[in-house]
Amino acid sequence: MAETTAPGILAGKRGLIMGVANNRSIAWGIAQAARKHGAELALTYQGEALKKRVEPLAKELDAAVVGHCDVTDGATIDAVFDEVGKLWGSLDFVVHCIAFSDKDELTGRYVDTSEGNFSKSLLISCYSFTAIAQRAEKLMKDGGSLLTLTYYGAEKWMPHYNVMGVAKAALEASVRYLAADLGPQNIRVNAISAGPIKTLAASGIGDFRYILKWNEYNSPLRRTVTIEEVGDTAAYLVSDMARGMTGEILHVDAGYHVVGMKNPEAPDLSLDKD
Ligand SMILES: NC(=O)c1ccc[n+]([C@@H]2O[C@H](COP(=O)([O-])OP(=O)(O)OC[C@H]3O[C@@H](n4cnc5c(N)ncnc54)[C@H](O)[C@@H]3O)[C@@H](O)[C@H]2O)c1
Repeated sequence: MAETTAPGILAGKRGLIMGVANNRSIAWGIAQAARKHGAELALTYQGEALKKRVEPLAKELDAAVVGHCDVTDGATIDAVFDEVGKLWGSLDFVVHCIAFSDKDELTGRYVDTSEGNFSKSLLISCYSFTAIAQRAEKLMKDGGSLLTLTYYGAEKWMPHYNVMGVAKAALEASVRYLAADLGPQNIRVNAISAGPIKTLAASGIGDFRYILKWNEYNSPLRRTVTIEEVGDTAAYLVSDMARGMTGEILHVDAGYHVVGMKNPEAPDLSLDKD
């Protein structure tokens, strides 16, 4: 019988992962999985404080650190892509795990959103993916793959998600528009809609522990998901295994998005304040 060799599904691929803040970040779960499946990686960081966290993590994966990127400053996005160009000359995939909203507006009512925070949240959480696609396209001469992270709050009302729900809905629409624009160059554009996971960004959302418990009791798999699970799906989506997929929003949420009503067997939950 012929011996099977199993090179990783990302062997020979080079990818830029944006949005690692610490070892609980979804971007870190994706970086670990991409490396495990054979990719060569580069990471960015946002500001000096995160640089200190990202550098040792990058080392664990033999990944390059290609600099500071604050997506509100286009020059820093240019600098990062210049660095990637110098390092590799081309790029196979980019993973965008970046979102922000003022914590004070991730509680209470959406109707009270301020104009300033609306603009800032949409700029960082939605437009940045398009800004990154513009730069990535130039390095993806032989095609490539762009991936972003979204949440079910884009599709349905979720408590306290507020302006982030609106930003994620716009992000999901931009996945479709970018997929159509970049498809002819064989650049695929997809998103993962992840279930709730306790990360730095998530800790800014009001009553997050309640949301986690609710998902655990009511999702078909009766649990929440991990950054490793999101990571494995991301590795698949940016690999040639998913070469026929673009414009897709794939749910990695233990099935929660198919549920229409509380599981009758789930205990009643009371608000447990953080
Ligand atoms: N944690 C969840 O429950 C969950 C669920 C679904 C989707 N997501 C999405 O996953 C992505 C990653 O978030 P996470 O939960 O891993 O949290 P995280 O706090 O670990 O990551 C958020 C990242 O966004 C970066 N960021 C924020 N503003 C930025 C800016 N101006 N310029 C550059 N980078 C900036 C931060 O530096 C950080 O690395 C986000 O898009 C988030 O909305 C999270």
